Amino acid sequence: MNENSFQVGGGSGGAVLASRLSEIEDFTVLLIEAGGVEPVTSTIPWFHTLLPGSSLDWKYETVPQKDILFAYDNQVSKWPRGKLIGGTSSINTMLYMRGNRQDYDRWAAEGNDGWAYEDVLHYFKKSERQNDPILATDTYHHGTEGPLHVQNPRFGTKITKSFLQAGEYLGYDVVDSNGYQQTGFSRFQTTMKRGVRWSTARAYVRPAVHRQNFHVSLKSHAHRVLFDENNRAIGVTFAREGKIHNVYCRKEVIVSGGTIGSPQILLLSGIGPAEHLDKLGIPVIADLPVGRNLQDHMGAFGLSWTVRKGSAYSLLPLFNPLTLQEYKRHHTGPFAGTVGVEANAFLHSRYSNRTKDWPDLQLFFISATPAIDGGGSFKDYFGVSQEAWDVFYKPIQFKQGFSIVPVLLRPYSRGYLKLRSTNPYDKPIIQPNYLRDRRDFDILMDGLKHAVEIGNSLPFKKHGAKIHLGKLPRCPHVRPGSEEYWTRSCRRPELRVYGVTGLRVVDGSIMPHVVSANTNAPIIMIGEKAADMIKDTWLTGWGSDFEKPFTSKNSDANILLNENDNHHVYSDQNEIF
Ligand SMILES: Cc1cc2nc3c(=O)[nH]c(=O)nc-3n(C[C@H](O)[C@H](O)[C@H](O)COP(=O)(O)OP(=O)(O)OC[C@H]3O[C@@H](n4cnc5c(N)ncnc54)[C@H](O)[C@@H]3O)c2cc1C
Repeated sequence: MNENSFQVGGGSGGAVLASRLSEIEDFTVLLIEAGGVEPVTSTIPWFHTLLPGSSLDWKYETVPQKDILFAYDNQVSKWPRGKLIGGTSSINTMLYMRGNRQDYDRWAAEGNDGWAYEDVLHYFKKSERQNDPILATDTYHHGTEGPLHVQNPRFGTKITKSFLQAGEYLGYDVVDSNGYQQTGFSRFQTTMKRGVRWSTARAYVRPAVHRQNFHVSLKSHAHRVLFDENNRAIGVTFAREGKIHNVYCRKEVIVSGGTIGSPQILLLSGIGPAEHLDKLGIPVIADLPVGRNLQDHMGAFGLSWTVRKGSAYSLLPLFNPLTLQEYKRHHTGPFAGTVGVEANAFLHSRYSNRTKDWPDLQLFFISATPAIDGGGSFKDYFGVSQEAWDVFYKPIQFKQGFSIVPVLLRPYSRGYLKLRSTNPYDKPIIQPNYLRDRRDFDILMDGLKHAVEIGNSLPFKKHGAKIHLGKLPRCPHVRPGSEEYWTRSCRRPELRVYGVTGLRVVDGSIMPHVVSANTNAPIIMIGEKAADMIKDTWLTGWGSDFEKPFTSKNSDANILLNENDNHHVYSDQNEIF
């Protein structure tokens, strides 16, 4: 095998990076992924609500939250994360969002050179294949040649139009929130290609996996990064099929385990707060605040309206065999939709500076209530307690309706992640400290007021919209949304980890501040940009000082890195439908 081997673990960020690096024939890339291939259910958009909590999910949860989340089992919030190739991009809701120009300008202003909006826009466009003919004409903001298909969903409900009309009625613009102006109302675009989920596995890994220099090892759980005596990252220890393997690389180790996986791997490798590592008996390689400064977009669920039959999302067509036929033949119909998650608004709370187009609230519009399936998958998805279900949701079960969910775009509260033990299979302790900072509470409450104003507005009256003000035990309907964002201050602008060499992190956890929107597309952008940075390092000879002679006789790489094994492990022949 070629001596130049990079090793990454990968989902949204990692899959992009690995695929792009393998474009260079002289690089050999090993992608180590704990999960397996994408099953058919992951490719059909409708199933996205059933994937969290399934065997494709790491099933993380927070520690119980003090004084909030009373509607949720044990006051914990579920944190689903994809455990399969493509990572969370293979189980998420597929909404295509980039965040705000000012998010990136703030990153740059804080010393992260090369990460301003004008710098990263190129990488958003490089990844994007915009399928909407009108948006595609905005070539300043949109790309049409990238591997990531972005399309308008092929299925939606009538009532979403009323949401956009409500926006206009209240004086807002209907916008392309990934274009010139974020503030306003818009329908979601999705990462789909002709009604099929377009994860980073499909967009980036499958088209590249035939390359002789690209190796993917699935069902391979990375335990830790290996360092030499000079604190240079030289390899990775991982387990596959019950066997432990050590693989060594000559250039760089890149950790892309996501916002929980990456800090866990770093901590297990001895990179983290010394006092935490000392307690667990892990030798400290670099004393860095890994796992500190956790941020999460928190959302307030529970605001729902019932409407007359026929306006909003209905589960009935799903019981008709013709619906599945339609999807199989044409990739259209309810199975091609996002189960009512159809539009959103980016708005300013009264605490936000309205002279800037940098809203602090995102309001999701869902053309269904969480009670639509009578306590089936939605209750489990959100982790709603039986008590809260009976008191609050049961009175509207099976009824058609809609929900508006305000989400904090730039939370002030900070939490942390710690190891529970030195066992790489033990889930880490996740403490997001939701609403610990009073400002988050105030902004979210303002978001609820916006939501009520929108849902009660004239355009919804024609559907007979009636707000559901059910009782809830103790605290009201505040709960976290399911997206997470970590930041750690130990990364440099080139994504290298301070205090060691040969190690970078490329995933959602490198964001110095979480962006003001959903994070999949921004993390794909990070993967694209990281690939160029790493190519630059090695192709211009800058990295040669760090290059390490490849010690093939100590490495288990040969076990994994042969052509047959690679094709056995992950194949692009494996087509859906
Ligand atoms: C339910 C849900 C819905 C969402 N919906 C949207 C949406 O609609 N739009 C949007 O923009 N964002 C959405 N997000 C967020 C977005 O999808 C994620 O932020 C993004 O995919 C994370 O990318 P990542 O590269 O940081 O991590 P991931 O994509 O999670 O990748 C991490 C990868 O590393 C692997 N890994 C972890 N630990 C190890 C280990 N020890 N060994 C080997 N491999 C390991 C994992 O299996 C995974 O494949 C959603 C998130 C969730 C949970």
